[in-house]
Amino acid sequence: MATHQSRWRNLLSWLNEHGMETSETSLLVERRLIRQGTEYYGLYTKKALSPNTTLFTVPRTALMNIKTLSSHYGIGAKSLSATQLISLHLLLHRPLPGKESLDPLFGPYISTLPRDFDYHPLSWTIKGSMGPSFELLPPSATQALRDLFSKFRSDLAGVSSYVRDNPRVLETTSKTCSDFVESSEWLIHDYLWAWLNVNTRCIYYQVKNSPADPDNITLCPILDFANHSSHLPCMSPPPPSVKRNFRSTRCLDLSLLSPSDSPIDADCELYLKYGGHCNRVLFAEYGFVLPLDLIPKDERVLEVNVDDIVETLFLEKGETGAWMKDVLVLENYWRDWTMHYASGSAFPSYRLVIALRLISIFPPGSLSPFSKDMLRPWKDVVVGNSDKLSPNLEETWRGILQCVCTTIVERASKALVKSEIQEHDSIVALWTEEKFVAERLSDLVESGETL
Ligand SMILES: C[S@@+](CC[C@H](N)C(=O)[O-])C[C@H]1O[C@@H](n2cnc3c(N)ncnc32)[C@H](O)[C@@H]1O
Repeated sequence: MATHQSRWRNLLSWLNEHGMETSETSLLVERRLIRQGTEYYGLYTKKALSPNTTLFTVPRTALMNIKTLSSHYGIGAKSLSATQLISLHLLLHRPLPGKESLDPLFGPYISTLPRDFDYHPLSWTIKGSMGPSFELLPPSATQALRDLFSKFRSDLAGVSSYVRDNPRVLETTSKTCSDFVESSEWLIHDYLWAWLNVNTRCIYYQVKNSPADPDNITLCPILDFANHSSHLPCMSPPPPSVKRNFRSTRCLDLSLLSPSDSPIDADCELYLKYGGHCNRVLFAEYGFVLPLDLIPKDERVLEVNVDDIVETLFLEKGETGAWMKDVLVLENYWRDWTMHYASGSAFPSYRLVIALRLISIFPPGSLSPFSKDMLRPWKDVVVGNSDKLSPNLEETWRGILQCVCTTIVERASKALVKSEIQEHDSIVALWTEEKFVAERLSDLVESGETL
């Protein structure tokens, strides 16, 4: 059976065949096991480096993305998103337990991927018999997992239907079309493995003309052993030297530089910043959290989603609430209401203020015949004709915001004293983040600060 070390060596030989310089002396980084007995690795420096040193350059042909996979899947694959195509490729070439991937294209790379994702909350959702009870989670985290689960199901549906229409892609595998029934346990579990590899390991990489195209993602060997940090010095790609024209330029090799702000010693972990994510997102998407006390206060980027609490406020307004919901849906302000903490201060999102301003205008009960007229000052704020509602109404929505904060603090405080929650550091971190943000915001409202 191949060991962790031989898989790493096989990966380096394969990258070398793609033209990458990987000799012992030329490669400045290596992966190291962080926790013995787990599959938890990180990327480490092999020697001291000055800022902005090029750490490695992975040839474009060794990247797994729609550019490098499409030609192997034929014209029908155009209907698949990048996530679907990459996860289909991993699914078809998943190594058997303890064995190597037999994929002639990316086998040595696929063999270095994590062998299971039992630590990930999406696995708890799908496999049912593992992980803590979902009742222990903040409602915002449960909703984030539900949303992730729907994306997973819809990607699985697209991939299964593609395979049934294009059985040729199964020729080099032991699978048949009849394995691609969406209710099949094999398919769900293997696709989960493939999909979580894509979701937790892909990085942004431009393959399409439009920089914002969601298909601009790739798996990248070596780089994908880098863990996330929100506040420590991180690696970064080199700045673009010339404006790229996608019609005339092919995709580029992928280089990474050491942190720009400080030199780095030998044997230090190299981090990437996956994005300015709050713990709810890190937990649902990547399966880990950053304990708040690790991050200095003024470097914390925190967020609470308050959709469930604010939706209840609309529900409580009866017929008027249902009408207000339609107004917000029409204006694209329904849900995704959040409170934040960044640069050492708390604030509500603009979307949340817009929703609370609307609630502040209308009393509960049946719809007033003057609703449209009453809506006008709110509309004026939405389109930018005025900054605020009347002083009275401004006071009213701040009062509602204060109540929302109180609800969050109370339910987080209750959750945090439960003994079952103490057993799960990640769940403690989720509730602690919600409580921290709501307390800071509540203090600001109470002291009359402008929000
Ligand atoms: C791109 S991979 C990083 C390499 C990964 N640790 C490995 O062993 O292959 C992303 C995954 O690493 C883990 N991870 C990344 N940053 C982390 C951190 N700061 N703390 C704990 N786990 C982290 C999470 O499981 C995440 O889904």
